[in-house]
Amino acid sequence: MTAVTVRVPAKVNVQLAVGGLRPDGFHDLANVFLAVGLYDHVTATSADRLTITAEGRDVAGIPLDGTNLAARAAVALAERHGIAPDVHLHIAKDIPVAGGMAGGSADGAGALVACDALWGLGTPPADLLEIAGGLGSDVPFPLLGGAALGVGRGERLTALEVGGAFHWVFALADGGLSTPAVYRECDRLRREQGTGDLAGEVPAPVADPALVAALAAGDAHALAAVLANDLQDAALSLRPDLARTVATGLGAGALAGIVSGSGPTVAFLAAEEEGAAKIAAVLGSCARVAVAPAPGSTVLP
Ligand SMILES: C[C@](O)(CO)[C@H](O)COP(=O)(O)OP(=O)(O)OC[C@H]1O[C@@H](n2ccc(N)nc2=O)[C@H](O)[C@@H]1O
Ligand SMILES: Nc1ncnc2c1ncn2[C@@H]1O[C@H](COP(=O)(O)OP(=O)(O)OP(=O)(O)O)[C@@H](O)[C@H]1O
Repeated sequence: MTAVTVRVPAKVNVQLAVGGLRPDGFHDLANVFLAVGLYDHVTATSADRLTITAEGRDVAGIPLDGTNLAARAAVALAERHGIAPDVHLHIAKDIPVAGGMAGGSADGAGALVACDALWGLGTPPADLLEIAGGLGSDVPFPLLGGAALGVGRGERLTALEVGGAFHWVFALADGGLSTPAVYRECDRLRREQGTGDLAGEVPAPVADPALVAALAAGDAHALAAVLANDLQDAALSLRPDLARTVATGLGAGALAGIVSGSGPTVAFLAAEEEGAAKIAAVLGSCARVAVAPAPGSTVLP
């Protein structure tokens, strides 16, 4: 085989419960991921050294050196097998960059699967998940797709049942938000509110049983009622203009609107396909419609 292309999905966090700041600089999470049908494609081609190229929306914002998550994934997989990471990686990007939809993490997951197939390694899925967790908290989930609860930093996954299709509209924002900056702002707001921000001061995050049940039932109205993101206030504090976007989507008939992960993308849940189309029309050119659940990283024929 000389080239392998893998399709990888974006995510929205339907619940993101954030615990206190840990001594290692991370936060314990109860992170309910849902994969949505917006995709990047990662192609791995035989080469005599590691190189990387990218095309598509916002690619000026991503590094084309060894710090790219796809390149780091190729190196980590090669190290695990004691081989050289000689590969050309090409990323065709459709997932917004620095938008809170884990685009870089998806590319990391895609590169793991593409290199594993190109190099004929047959790495067990559990090992791929472990390598992915070492690359970043969001990297394991796009391997699985569907829906999953992530605990620890968000990297330890348990798959969740999804009983039907959910119709989403994503309002993409100009510019990105830095994930560490949003977590820092969350801690700052907690200190300002006097609740404390450290692990031990903040209640341990837990998955909401009503949210897990709404996913399993495929019930958009029930899911809309319990969507929750503990990073939302922090993202709105750094980007106050997002409040207007939320209001516009709700005014257009969305069942609920929520900042996606660390933002600044805002995710709207619609009752059905027609409702999503109407919300997208009102939001205008920043809107992208997508259906969930989407499958995880898939090698294309
Ligand atoms: C906001 C989310 O996208 C929700 O899924 C993720 O929690 C972010 O995951 P990610 O981008 O893969 O983040 P990582 O690369 O693991 O960590 C980047 C930085 O985000 C912060 N971070 C991340 C995950 C976590 N559980 N606690 C944190 O405080 C830390 O400052 C960390 O240094
Ligand atoms: N393959 C990649 N694609 C996009 N960004 C990458 C990639 N590799 C490294 N990065 C870096 O990661 C940063 C975050 O990009 P990304 O698109 O993953 O953000 P995000 O969707 O907000 O992430 P998350 O939702 O996981 O917090 C970018 O600013 C970029 O510098």
